[in-house]
Amino acid sequence: MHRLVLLRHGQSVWNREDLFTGWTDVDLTDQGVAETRHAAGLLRQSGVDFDVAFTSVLKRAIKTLDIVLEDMDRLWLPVHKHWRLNERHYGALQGLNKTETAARHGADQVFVWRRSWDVPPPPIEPDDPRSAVSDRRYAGLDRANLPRGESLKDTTERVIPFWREGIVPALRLGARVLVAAHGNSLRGLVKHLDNVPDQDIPLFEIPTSRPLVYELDSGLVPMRRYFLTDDGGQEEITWPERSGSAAA
Ligand SMILES: O=C(O)[C@@H](CO)OP(=O)(O)O
Repeated sequence: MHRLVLLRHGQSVWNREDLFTGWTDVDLTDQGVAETRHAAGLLRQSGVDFDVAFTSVLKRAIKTLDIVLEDMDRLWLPVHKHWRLNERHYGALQGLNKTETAARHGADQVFVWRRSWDVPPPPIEPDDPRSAVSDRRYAGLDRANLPRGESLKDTTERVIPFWREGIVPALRLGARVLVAAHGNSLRGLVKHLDNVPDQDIPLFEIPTSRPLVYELDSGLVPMRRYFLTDDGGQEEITWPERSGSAAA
């Protein structure tokens, strides 16, 4: 059996302030740190251990991972950071207040931007100071391919190559893997792992700092998946019956 744990970062400053965040590199709040320490305790308590970890290039996920590794006395583990695990790029919405945007554009439109499968947000202009174009951490990327605003489908499509080329090889070697990332990049992974229909995955909520444990068979097909709950229990996730399941 292969084990994989997916962990959304703890509450960020912009989660607390109800702002569209995306690729904006905001920090954790004190509550985000505390809930991440709690998650580390749950992982320790449940006997889960890791051999390698993956995260994005955004500090809310990196710090979440560091807190977990520190609390588990595993700061020495190899950690791989990759932009493909970043949050969905929220385009021109980044930095706007979600409630105010709903008041301006309508709740239905904001729901489509936030929870549709393939509708991207309005794009950010390359000369916008919020754009990733001048951010040194993306200097190695072809500027033309830098996201200017992604749908969940776009995010999923750029996460999967990293799953295949970065994470799957580690799992196949027998490593126990921790992925600390973001609500929408993790939705993309869950969709791929469990072959979740397009219309269902946007509504799958992954709470901040709530470990999501996958038990995979030798073909990396999920056998079980569950959240670790606050009382140290397991909350099974079941999807409606469908034919076929996505393997690696
Ligand atoms: O703002 C964001 O980047 C994300 C995650 O916080 O928000 P949403 O839940 O709308 O996808």
